Amino acid sequence: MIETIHLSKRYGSLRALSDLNLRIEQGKVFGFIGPNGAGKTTTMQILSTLLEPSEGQAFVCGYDVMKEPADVRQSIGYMPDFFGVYDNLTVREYLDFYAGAYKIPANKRNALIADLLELVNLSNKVDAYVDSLSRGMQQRLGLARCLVHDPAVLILDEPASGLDPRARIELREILKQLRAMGKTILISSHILPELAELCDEIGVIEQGRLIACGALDDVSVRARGITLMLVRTLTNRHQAGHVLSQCPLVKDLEEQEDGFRFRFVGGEAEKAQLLQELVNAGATVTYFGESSENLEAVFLAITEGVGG
Ligand SMILES: Nc1ncnc2c1ncn2[C@@H]1O[C@H](COP(=O)(O)OP(=O)(O)OP(=O)(O)O)[C@@H](O)[C@H]1O
Repeated sequence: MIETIHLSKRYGSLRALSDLNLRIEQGKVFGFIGPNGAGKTTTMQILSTLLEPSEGQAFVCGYDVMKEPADVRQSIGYMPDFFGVYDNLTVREYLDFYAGAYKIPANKRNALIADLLELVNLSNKVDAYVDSLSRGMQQRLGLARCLVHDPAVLILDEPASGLDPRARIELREILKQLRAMGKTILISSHILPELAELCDEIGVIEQGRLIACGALDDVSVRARGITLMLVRTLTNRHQAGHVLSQCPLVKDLEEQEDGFRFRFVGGEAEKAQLLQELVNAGATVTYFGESSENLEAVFLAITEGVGG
């Protein structure tokens, strides 16, 4: 559905993108992760036909971005990381304008706009002025705008940036619906956990190079040795501490108020064994699993040392 072959982009002497090879199958949600300046926007702009690559090729829905840009544009909905909304337009007028740009017949637009607003939970804002909407609502409206021509592919550049936690959750729920509708989605973020739940695959990009790519678990395994674990006990905490401190696979053990944190360098079987030992020692374990910081740690471990 999306494919890049040896894609590169130079801005003068700066290599913003180097030899990027990506393949995203139909119906997949692909998370593009990397710090600021890594090359995510550059890639997305090339795929959206807004920027020409210096070398290599890119295809969307089988169309070549350089040779068949009109077909590519018809196939994608692109949401840039920053987009302006026009003043003095209501939500309805805004979407009607874009529907017109995509040549949707006037007699079909009202029903289309109603459907789109329902999808992005903005039905009650149809007559509100777009510049009066909150940032989260504007992002959802931007998503609705991307969908007016029912594209097969969505390219979303940091859609969650600047949103508060509730707005992020709302956005994520809508993206899940779009995934269920069979859309292929390329979504970028510099925060891995934000994408983890949503994505079938991730690609980690740093300084214009793809440094890890695949299912999240596979990418995490490659960064093995950095599973951050958390263990909580109700009673007999001391026994738990003893077992953990004696286990050679437990590294950097720290006792904190809410439990024990450590890096676990073994596999799943060893993990199960450790839990068994904790229980055998009389610790009443209430939580045994990855710590919520694990995904951040994976990301840091993958990107560590790149270009350093
Ligand atoms: N028009 C331009 N002219 C010169 N350099 C540019 C231009 N656009 C981007 N760059 C540079 O190319 C590199 C990649 O930028 P890009 O915007 O693709 O990164 P990004 O991963 O999207 O980062 P961000 O999260 O900050 O948007 C950066 O070093 C950036 O400064």
